[in-house]
Amino acid sequence: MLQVYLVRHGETQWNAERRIQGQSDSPLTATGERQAMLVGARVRTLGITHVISSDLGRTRRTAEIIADACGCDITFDARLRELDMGVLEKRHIDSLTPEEEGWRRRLVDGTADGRIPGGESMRELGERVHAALASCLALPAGSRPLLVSHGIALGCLVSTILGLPAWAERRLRLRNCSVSRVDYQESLWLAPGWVVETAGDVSHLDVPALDELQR
Ligand SMILES: O=C(O)[C@H](O)COP(=O)(O)O
Repeated sequence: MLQVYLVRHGETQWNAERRIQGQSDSPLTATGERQAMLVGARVRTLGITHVISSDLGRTRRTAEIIADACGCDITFDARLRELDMGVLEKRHIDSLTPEEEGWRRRLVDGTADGRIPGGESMRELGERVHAALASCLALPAGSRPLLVSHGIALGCLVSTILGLPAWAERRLRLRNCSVSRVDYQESLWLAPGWVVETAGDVSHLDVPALDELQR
């Protein structure tokens, strides 16, 4: 059974400042670097064979630390990037006007095709992250990949595997450097397909991993 580990990147400067990142980028904080080191130590004995990362800077840096711990190469896949949040990227989440807040709400209120101007819909995000996950099925037998991605991207992936709508990602707390795992189950008795083994485990972190909204 193929096991795929899913790791959100370490805390960034804009996570700490409550600014919207999307496909814009900011560097890991010292806490984020420490979280990445701790998640590397957590996964290094799991037999990871491939580290596959979103190509944004914060995931690249996290993936480098994990790949170093696991002794693997990294490949980059733009399909693992965070949701494109268009004109709201780089903005402080507490600074949105009512109109801007309305655009953001359309992403999280169950409107699959809602989008921030210039950005991407949850439906589009779901299609690309599922395509990236499906490509793990083509890896050689015995592979155990680890994907490094983002909060909404991974939340959308896990929610939709569970049969929930993409916006149910809001109901999952995937903190920085949390570990989730999905398996491809081929049992004739159980429904074949992806199954969620673990979501959002942070038991390996000894530094705070606060959700952006809890800061
Ligand atoms: O700010 C964002 O884009 C998201 O809410 C969180 O994205 P991240 O997982 O890339 O920090």
